[in-house]
Amino acid sequence: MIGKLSEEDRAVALADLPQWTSVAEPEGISRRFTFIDFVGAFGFMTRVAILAEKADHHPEWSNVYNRVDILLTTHDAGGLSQRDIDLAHAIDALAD
Ligand SMILES: C[C@H](O)[C@H](O)[C@H]1CNC2=NC(N)=NC(=O)C2=N1
Repeated sequence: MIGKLSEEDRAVALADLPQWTSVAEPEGISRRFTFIDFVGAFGFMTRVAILAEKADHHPEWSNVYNRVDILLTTHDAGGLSQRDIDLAHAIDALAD
């Protein structure tokens, strides 16, 4: 099973993810994505869902019209793990 990142590894990893914000509860990272409309938002979610299923690592997320809020946390570890960092980079590559 994958473990939580140490404080130091977490800080190093987050320096490379400037658009993601630390969340205390559940411990993880979050980012808001905004699109022109619902179709843009849902298309993005479809692409993230395929990534997430391939990685066997799944976001906590919500969608309201053109907005998608994503929280990444590792349930098995009870906090932030390398899997969250890897998925955040993959999501950024899709979005930006
Ligand atoms: C059995 C399966 O591998 C696990 O339940 C996976 C699936 N997706 C997951 N996603 C997330 N975000 N955290 C997990 O701990 C997790 N565990």
